[in-house]
Amino acid sequence: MRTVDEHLNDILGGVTALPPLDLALLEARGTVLAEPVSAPVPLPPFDNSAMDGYAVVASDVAGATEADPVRLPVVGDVVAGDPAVSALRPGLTARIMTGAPMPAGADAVIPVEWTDGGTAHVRIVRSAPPGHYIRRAGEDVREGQVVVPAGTRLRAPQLGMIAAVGRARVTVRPKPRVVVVSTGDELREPGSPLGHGHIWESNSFMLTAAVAEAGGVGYRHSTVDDEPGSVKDMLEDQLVRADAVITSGGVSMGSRDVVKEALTGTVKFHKVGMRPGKPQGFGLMDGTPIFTLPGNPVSAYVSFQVFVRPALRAMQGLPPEPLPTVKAVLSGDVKSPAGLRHFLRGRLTYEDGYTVDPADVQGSHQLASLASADALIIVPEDVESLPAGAAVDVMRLPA
Ligand SMILES: Nc1nc2c(c(=O)[nH]1)N[C@H]1C(S)=C(S)[C@@H](COP(=O)(O)OP(=O)(O)OC[C@H]3O[C@@H](n4cnc5c(N)ncnc54)[C@H](O)[C@@H]3O)O[C@H]1N2
Ligand code: MOO
Repeated sequence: MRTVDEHLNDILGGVTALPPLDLALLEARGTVLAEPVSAPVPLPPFDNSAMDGYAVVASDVAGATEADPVRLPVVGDVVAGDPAVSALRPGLTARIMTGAPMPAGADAVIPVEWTDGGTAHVRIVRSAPPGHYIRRAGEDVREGQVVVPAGTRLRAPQLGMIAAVGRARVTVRPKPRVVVVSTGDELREPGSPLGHGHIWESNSFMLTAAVAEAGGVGYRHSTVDDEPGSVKDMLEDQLVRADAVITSGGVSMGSRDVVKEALTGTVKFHKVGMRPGKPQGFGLMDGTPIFTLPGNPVSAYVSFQVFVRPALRAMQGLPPEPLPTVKAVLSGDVKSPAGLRHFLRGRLTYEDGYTVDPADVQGSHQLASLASADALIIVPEDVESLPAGAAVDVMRLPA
């Protein structure tokens, strides 16, 4: 038997970051930037107004009050996008809109609310210091500044930032394409009737969704029957479109452990010191990583989070870190098998710190308790029981 860490390290040693790809901005959503993006010009590129109002020479309005307004002639309008180079002499004002370039000579903006809104002449009832409501060139981003570093997942704010520095395309690590397939003669498609001894197939739906939550693109393949030839044929067909393959089922000790039969030699099968998820396999087929996860649904899901998710992160050029982990106080006693790292389903609540409530049932076929969990309580290999009130590490499941 090998440890969880040994198996994870073996997997991480076998996967590499996908080669970078040049994509149009919106196609790059959710991918990971492979090169730093920097600003070719300062942002804003020019001094501009932060308010709709009047560009003035601050000293002209120094004495303005409600009782004694300053009246200035309005010589024109400066709007956002105005290409004309405007200038203002002392004693004059121009209407200016938010984002419009400051006219040369003006050094403050008076918001329209402090005036009578006049178009030929304007009455200004409050003074303002030089620089008032002016957004300076470069005060958001300096010329040459890196605005999004390599290794950043591109979400909405980063895509906005990259567009704002004038880039239409970016070099990214693409989302890993992951084919997900279940094996088992007992499995029936959801939506079809069940005969005796049959169950509806669920792992492939769960794992395909988990791939997407980990930043990949999941392709669900229909269930493969318990024939080693079928598994091999399926893999040969799928490898052309896959950066990785996940199978579920057929890896333990049964007479029909078809994945094991089909892939021995390519994939190495191990017992890993964890519960759930003891029977595991990993290997490379023509250089493509193949994860053979156990068939029990909770085992398959926990295996995905512990082993496959970090590997998919590495393929995206991200650190292969585990799911975010918090310290929490147990609300009830738990028992754990000696020598195995136990991942127990639980629910987290927060009030002056986290409390975690272990699910009442923890069988690896009991999917309902996973569907209502939001966390996995980690009980280390050398701990066999923990009382209510003990502090534990808890992995938060993707929200
Ligand atoms: N003699 C032993 N038996 C078992 C051992 C062992 O060490 N010695 N390990 C047990 C553990 S732990 C696990 S986990 C399972 C793993 O078995 P397999 O990976 O071979 O999976 P199957 O036998 O195909 O299925 C197990 C279980 O899960 C259900 N299943 C499978 N695929 C799906 C799916 N896609 N959707 C829903 N449910 C699925 C299947 O019907 C079985 O009930 O082995 C133990 N046995
Ligand atoms: O390890 Mo199995 O995955 O406990 O049910």
